[in-house]
Amino acid sequence: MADDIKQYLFRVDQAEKEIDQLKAEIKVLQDSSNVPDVGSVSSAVEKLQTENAKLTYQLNHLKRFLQEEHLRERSCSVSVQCMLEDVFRMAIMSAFPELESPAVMVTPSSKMADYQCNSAMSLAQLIGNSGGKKINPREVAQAIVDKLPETDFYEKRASHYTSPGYTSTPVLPKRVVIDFSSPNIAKEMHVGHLRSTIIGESISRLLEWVGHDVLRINHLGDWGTQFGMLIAHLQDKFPNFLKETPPISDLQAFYKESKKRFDEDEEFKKRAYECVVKLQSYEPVHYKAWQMIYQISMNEFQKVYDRLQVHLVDRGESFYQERMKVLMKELIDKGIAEKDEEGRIVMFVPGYQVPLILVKSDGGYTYDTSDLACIRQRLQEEKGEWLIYVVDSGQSTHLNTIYEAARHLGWIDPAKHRVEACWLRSCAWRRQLGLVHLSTVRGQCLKFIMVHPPLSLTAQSGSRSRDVMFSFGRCWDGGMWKGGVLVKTWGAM
Ligand SMILES: NC(=[NH2+])NCCC[C@H](N)C(=O)O
Repeated sequence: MADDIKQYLFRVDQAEKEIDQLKAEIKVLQDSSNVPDVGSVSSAVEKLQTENAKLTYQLNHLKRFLQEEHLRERSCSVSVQCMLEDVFRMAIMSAFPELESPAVMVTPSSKMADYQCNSAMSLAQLIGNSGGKKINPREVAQAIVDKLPETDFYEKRASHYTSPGYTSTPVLPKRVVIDFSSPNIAKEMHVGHLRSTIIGESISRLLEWVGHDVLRINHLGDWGTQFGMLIAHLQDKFPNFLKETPPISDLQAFYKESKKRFDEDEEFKKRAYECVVKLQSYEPVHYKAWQMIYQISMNEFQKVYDRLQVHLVDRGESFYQERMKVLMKELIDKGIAEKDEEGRIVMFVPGYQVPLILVKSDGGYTYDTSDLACIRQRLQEEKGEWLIYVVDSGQSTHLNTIYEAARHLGWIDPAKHRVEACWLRSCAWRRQLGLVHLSTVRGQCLKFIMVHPPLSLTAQSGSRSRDVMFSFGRCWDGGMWKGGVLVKTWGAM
């Protein structure tokens, strides 16, 4: 028993000593101005203090970084929400100048809009409480909406269907018809078409992403005079073509052969013209020949589309044949299109000196005719509200005349339709690439097309593409190829 008591007393004594020691440590810790002497606190506490100092430093560093990041984000307006907050702040301040720093609340919206401003309710209360005249949230919302600047980027309205006080900014989905890629049958798809394909597809994906309904159209050149000479040449070279599919893998060479005959042989030329007329009236043998040529080209184009994962609705000039007939009858009946002294049927468009040539003297339709029928189809049948053409700027006069004609004919309603082109600048591009020149200088088009080092399309043999790259010695941005980049790029191909 006595031993036990001794034992307890000893332990109490120990505990009291420990308590004193801890009390002293606590005192040191509580007194922040007191720099602890080494040894006055336990090494564990010392460690914790160092750790704490480090963490505090890191925390401050992170806070500063976050602040800078936030400022940077606002200054370059990468966030739609931030941008809208600024727009709403200006509108609120201008609608209620008496309020000092009003609260602006913009949030993504779930219904009928992409974003909404929720400030109307609290502003109405604020105005009421600060002794101003009573105003209900809906009136506040309308007052804000009235002050929002007009822009194409949003549709504004004070909401009548969500809870009162909401001001919605919906991005209303539009029916977009976009024309891109659009190469020509029996010719090579060249770098200009590739560029249109990539840019057109990028625009389409962006528009789809913000909620528009996008129809991608491949306006193939598939109905011109050249088909007359191609068909005539096909009949001569492969008389058995209806029974046996002709082995034309190189359509480009076949095209050149027929063009040579067309230019040199009057008899052949006459036959070629007859073939066009027969094709355009859907005479079965001629139509079958056309389908064959069409398919050979499409198989080649498809390789490019597969590689880029682009899916277009193929709707070439031939699609508009019947519509061109109907349109021409209408324009002639209404006296809008007239015969000129050369026997062609033309249409003058206000503001443009050169008329649209709609029917040639031999009775054939033209690029103008198909585009005029086409724009009408996109507006009236497709119900396109936003038409976009991604084409080479070399076509600007042609397409601008078509747009103006469509306005003049009353097909475009400026309040409802948006029609525009994304002009691709041909000259600068050619100079940068050199490759387009090569195709014209040597009279043939390269199957291998180089646009940007990481993005290459191949069909040409590797050594040929390397030679081309060396001979031009130019990079996509106009700079010289650096050895490493060249070899790497060529290797990747
Ligand atoms: N609707 C249009 N005209 N689109 C552009 C067509 C481009 C034409 N096929 C070309 O290669 O030059």
